[in-house]
Amino acid sequence: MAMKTLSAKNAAALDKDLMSIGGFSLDQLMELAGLSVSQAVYRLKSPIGGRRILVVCGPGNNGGDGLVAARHLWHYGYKPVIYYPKPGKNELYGRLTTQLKNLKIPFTTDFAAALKEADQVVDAIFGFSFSGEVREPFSAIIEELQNTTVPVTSVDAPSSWNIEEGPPSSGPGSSFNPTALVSLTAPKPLTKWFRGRHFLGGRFLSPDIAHKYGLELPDYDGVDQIVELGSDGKKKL
Ligand SMILES: NC(=O)C1=CN([C@@H]2O[C@H](COP(=O)(O)OP(=O)(O)OC[C@H]3O[C@@H](n4cnc5c(N)ncnc54)[C@H](O)[C@@H]3O)[C@@H](O)[C@H]2O)[C@H](O)CC1
Ligand SMILES: [K+]
Repeated sequence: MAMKTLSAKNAAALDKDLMSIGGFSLDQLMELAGLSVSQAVYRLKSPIGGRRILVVCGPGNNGGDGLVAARHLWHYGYKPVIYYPKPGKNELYGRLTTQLKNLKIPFTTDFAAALKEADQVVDAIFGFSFSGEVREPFSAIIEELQNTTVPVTSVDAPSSWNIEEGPPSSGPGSSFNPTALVSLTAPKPLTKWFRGRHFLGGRFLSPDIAHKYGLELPDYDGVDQIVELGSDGKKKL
């Protein structure tokens, strides 16, 4: 039986539960989410295989996960470059940005040039709160991501995809199928349309919250913050 997925509405409710009854702060959850993404990138290609990583960040918490991932990737020996055209207003994003600037990680305004130089891309534009059609400046970016041959790892959702219904039927994102996806907490319904390497991350779920949402998630190994899933949604052996 395929793994039960988490609708956009339940993903937001579960997030709230983690921060109320679960006792977590947003900083903690984002740190673990970003750490998971960094481990997936490392699993796909070590810094020896390709050092230059373009991290594209959106205005919400999905973008925050990208900022955290970039910091960990720098510590692993990668050379991240950040494209963050609509920085989030929250002070948390400000602190994450300061942490990256202190490591002299560059922020670029020239997406096309940065993409040409990149060995890999992290798509941290939109996650489970995305809805409707992509608005500028991100529609042009999604067009470039769907046409590039550079491998793309998407955080929680391929940006532009509807969380329940998958890729849009036309326009930006309609032929976007990233190389890898890191589903956070639990896979969302859109994973039905995803064909690349699939990881689960966000190793912070307690058994009681998992039970509340009917989630039966695979075990993580050792100190891993990710577990790779097969097309049946089960742990890949
Ligand atoms: N428990 C967990 O799994 C955790 C997951 N995390 C990550 O948080 C995101 C969800 O974050 P949220 O802030 O709710 O929203 P998004 O980042 O998905 O996007 C909101 C952002 O995007 C804008 N927007 C929405 N639709 C459009 C559109 N059509 N065009 C342009 N812009 C759009 C909206 O205005 C907002 O600004 C989840 O997926 C995980 O990645 C947490 O980090 C930790 C816990
Ligand atoms: K994303």
